[in-house]
Amino acid sequence: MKSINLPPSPKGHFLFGILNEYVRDSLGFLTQSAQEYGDIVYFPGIRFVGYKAYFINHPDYIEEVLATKTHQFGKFNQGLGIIGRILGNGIVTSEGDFWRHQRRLIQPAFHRERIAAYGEVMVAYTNRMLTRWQAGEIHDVHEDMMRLTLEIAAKTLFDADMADQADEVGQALAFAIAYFDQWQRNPIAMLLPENVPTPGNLRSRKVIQRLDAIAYELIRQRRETGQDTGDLLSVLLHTQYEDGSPVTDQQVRDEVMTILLAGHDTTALAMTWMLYLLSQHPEVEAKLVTEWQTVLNGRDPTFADLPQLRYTDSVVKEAMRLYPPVWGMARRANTDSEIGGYPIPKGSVIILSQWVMQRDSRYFNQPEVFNPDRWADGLAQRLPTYAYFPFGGGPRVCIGKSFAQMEAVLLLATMAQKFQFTLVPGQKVEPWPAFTLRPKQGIKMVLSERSLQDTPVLSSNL
Ligand code: HEM
Repeated sequence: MKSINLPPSPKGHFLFGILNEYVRDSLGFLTQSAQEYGDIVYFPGIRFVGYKAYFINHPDYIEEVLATKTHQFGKFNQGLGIIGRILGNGIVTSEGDFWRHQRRLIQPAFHRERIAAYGEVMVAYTNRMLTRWQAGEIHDVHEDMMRLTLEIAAKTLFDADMADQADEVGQALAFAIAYFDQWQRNPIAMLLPENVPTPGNLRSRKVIQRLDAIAYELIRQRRETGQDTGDLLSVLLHTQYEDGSPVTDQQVRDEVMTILLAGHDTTALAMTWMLYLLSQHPEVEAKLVTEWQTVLNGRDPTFADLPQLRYTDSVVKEAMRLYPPVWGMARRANTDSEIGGYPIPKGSVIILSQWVMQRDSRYFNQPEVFNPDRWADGLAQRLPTYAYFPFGGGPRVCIGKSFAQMEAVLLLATMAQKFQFTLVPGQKVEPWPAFTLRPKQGIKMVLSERSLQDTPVLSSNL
């Protein structure tokens, strides 16, 4: 067999490669591999069935893979299991000309002027949630944020009020993510065809059927009215391909599901981790309150306030640095290629991790410390672009990046002007790197009403 020049590598098990270590503690294992072996690491996979996998930890290499050599590196969609069936052939998983067409079609829904109008819905829906909240209650804020961001994505993009279905969709997606995680960590389950009637496969089928029914009902209702309301659902339903054929209901379903999943789970997690970090950092919270008193003076935030809410924006950035909702990504080498002087054979998998890169001390001083002020003096401009990439990059950069950044600022300023969040004593907080970075035991908080007048205004450099 021809041997190739491999980057440094952990030894791995003779049969299972690095699988056990990866499964036991993915974040710890990746962090340690980067520290021990450097900017490019080879991971021996499962013998005979595993892919050749390369883990890259340098912003320049990440830029090559995501942005400059995109013809050489495509999406890696294998092993998505139940998540793949939810996403179908939507914009997250599709490739080539078809993906380009769908991206062009969907992009206008995320243009600046459209996003400005979504701001009002975001604040109104948050207030609707707050009217149900009472001081003294204990809430799992992850659950609350999942529900809220789902309702916001459905209303803004598909003009649908999902208040009645949000719990059901939320539970279905929560099951899918937990099941995916279990399945992905079990090579035997992964080798079993999905039509084998195991309890997990049967439940998955039911979950997908329910999600399909909800999406198809949304499509049916809109087709029935025949209205073109100008939202993304209308755009999808009224489009024709170049040969004159309409977009099929199945394709509309795939895009609707993809955008609902990609658009609400990630933002909910960004909010959840941010609320957790604030509960641990009263000094940051006090500075936020000062900014809100100065800029908003007790009223709700709007799109027009965003340029003034600079510290709030830094808090969002810093929370996503430490707890990136998308904690890692993978690409596949479409051709023989090269990274950092090492040959990368066609078919190899390239792994990149926001969790590891964004905690790298070469780019972030005291990387483990939550310090929003690090962003105050133009750090974002000084950093290599791919030292901080919570939204990915290159042509497949998150289509909802501006939507999500605005949503995070508006939701935080709306909620935390009215309520304060205190972590329930004894609550364990553990990041769980499933499909996205989740709090393993949820984040339970005691709510208390905030009176802005009572909060001392810090003399700060805001
Ligand atoms: C904090 C919130 C969010 C984070 C951290 C995030 C992160 C990401 C990342 C890392 C990617 C790139 C994946 C890859 O290249 O493999 C991505 C893609 C995508 N995101 Fe987001 N996202 C967020 C919010 C949203 C929102 C609000 C929407 C829509 C409403 C959205 C829709 C999408 C879509 C459709 C793609 C696929 C784009 C393509 O492949 O062309 N995301 N997101």
